Amino acid sequence: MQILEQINDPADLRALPEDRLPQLAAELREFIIDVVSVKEGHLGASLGVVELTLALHYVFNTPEDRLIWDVGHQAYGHKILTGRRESFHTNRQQGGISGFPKRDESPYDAFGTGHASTSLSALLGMALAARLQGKIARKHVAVIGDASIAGGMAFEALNHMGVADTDVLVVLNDNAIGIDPSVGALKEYLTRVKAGGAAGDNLFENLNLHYTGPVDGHDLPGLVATLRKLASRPGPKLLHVVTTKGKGLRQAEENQVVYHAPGRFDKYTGDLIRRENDPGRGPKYQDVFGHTLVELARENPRIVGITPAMPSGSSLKYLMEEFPERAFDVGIAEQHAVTLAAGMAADGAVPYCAIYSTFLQRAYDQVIHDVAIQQLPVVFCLDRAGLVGQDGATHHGIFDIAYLRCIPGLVVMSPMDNRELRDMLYTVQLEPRGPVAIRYPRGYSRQASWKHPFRRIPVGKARKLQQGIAVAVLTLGPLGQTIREVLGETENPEAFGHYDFRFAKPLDREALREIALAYGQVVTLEDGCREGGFGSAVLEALAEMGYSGKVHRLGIPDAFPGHATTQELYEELGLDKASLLRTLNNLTHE
Ligand SMILES: Cc1ncc(C[n+]2csc(CCOP(=O)(O)OP(=O)(O)O)c2C)c(N)n1
Ligand SMILES: CC(=O)[C@@H](O)[C@H](O)COP(=O)(O)O
Ligand SMILES: [Mg+2]
Repeated sequence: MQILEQINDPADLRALPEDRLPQLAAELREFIIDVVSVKEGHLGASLGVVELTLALHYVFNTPEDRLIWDVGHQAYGHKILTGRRESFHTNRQQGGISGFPKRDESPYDAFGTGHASTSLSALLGMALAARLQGKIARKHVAVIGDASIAGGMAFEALNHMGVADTDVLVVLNDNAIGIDPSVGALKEYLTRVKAGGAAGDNLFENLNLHYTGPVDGHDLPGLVATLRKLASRPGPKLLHVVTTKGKGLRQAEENQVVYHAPGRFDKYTGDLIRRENDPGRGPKYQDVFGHTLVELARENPRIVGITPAMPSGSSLKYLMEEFPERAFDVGIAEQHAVTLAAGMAADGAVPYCAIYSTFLQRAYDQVIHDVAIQQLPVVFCLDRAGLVGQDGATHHGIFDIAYLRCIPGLVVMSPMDNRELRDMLYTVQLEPRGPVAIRYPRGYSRQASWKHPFRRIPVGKARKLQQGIAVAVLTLGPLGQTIREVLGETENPEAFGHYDFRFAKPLDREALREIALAYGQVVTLEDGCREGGFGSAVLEALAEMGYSGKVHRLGIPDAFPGHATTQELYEELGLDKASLLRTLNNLTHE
């Protein structure tokens, strides 16, 4: 690391003779591999843009010139070169630096990202703001991937950029893959451009952006020369750069889906380091969803599956393998995914639309306008609901209960365990009448044996798991399992009743009336935001019933949780086993 250890910010980089850059690229790549092999994180994307990252900071005067990384999972090299080399070993760890660009972490992180396709709008916004302030020398650059540029927002921004007369440079980093292989007509168009087959009729030129490319994104001298030329050219421009995701680590190049975020691996061989298999552990929730959907689809020909660019992450890939004509990867296009589902439901299909909770936020109007108002039977399968851990604030799926339960006619449910998830997936296709959302968490479920015969779950009905005399604990979702363990350890176990509510909407008012009569205190617990969530629904209903006991709402407080393991975050928020035990014991002392 002879050169890298001397680079404390991009000014040091810019002082280097250009012929030292290839050596620096090798060191940067090795450094990323060293740290990510142990600390985990997004590997492939950052390895692919090492040369591009160096060239951009070499040519542009960052941070005065603005540089935005779309999604931001590829920005590790950027972080290391912009003053965070020494702290990079804390990447994504509790109290450490974020895995994504963050404005309050560094002046070089011009815009916070995490969700895809936002960079071009932000870039144009900055360029327009600079023009209004007379800062005409400032340059504006965004790096966006081939999958992210297909997102609707990116197209909205390109549409504006082409007529906005600002000095913006869009660097299209084309590695032909997102997390899974890129899809769609745009991907096919870019493939033709790279093969030299679409030369005379360039899409971006037709949108008034000066187009350059395709250029080799690993050729440092070539990149520097091209960027220098473009830096002095006014107006909106697009540079089409071709890179290899995972560049420099054989396995990461050969198995790009797995090495997008591979977990721990051997830094010399690249081999994955598998965690010890916990014999008491069940499958991932996403796999319970994926395999159950295949079972249901075999019996019910109306079932179809939709994913916006996450076939592996959501495990919709199992349906794609068995019924390719009934499963659709639409790319990074959550809004389209939801309205596509609405269209299918309008004409007789039963679409299971698998979207991470955090990414459904982008399609909120589609959920209301296209699905709910028309009462179309779309099944929203909200994976990664609750805290997701090290991806942090941009990715926690903690708002869905609050933002969905206010929509008329939309059923919102959350299984306590993998068997309940299976039964919910089964129940919703029996008599599909309107929209439903089933939210379930990231990671592993607990029960190793989960493939029982399907059982119908009564819609809007809670389940009593334990009768008590003083405090009723009402849970929604998998934290119900934690509470079951905690209740067995309380000082006064017979004091507590436990109800797995299953539904945030419709709320089981009959059960609530019985609870109100039987208990002097009610505790609600959810892995979602406390303001407006399940606890708020219970509080509203109890208030309407004139309940005079105390209601304690436990959930994610009114702040964005950061990045750390999910367990560490639960501890920070008082939702881990020990904290919950303390909280419940204290209630019986009151
Ligand atoms: C709105 C949204 N949907 C989905 C994702 C999940 N996601 C993160 S990276 C990624 C693929 C990005 O591919 P690309 O833009 O080509 O960048 P690359 O990883 O190839 O560098 C996806 C789908 C996201 N971050 N945001
Ligand atoms: C950058 C991004 O948005 C994805 O790569 C995300 O980190 C995937 O999350 P999971 O690991 O939960 O699939
Ligand atoms: Mg890509």
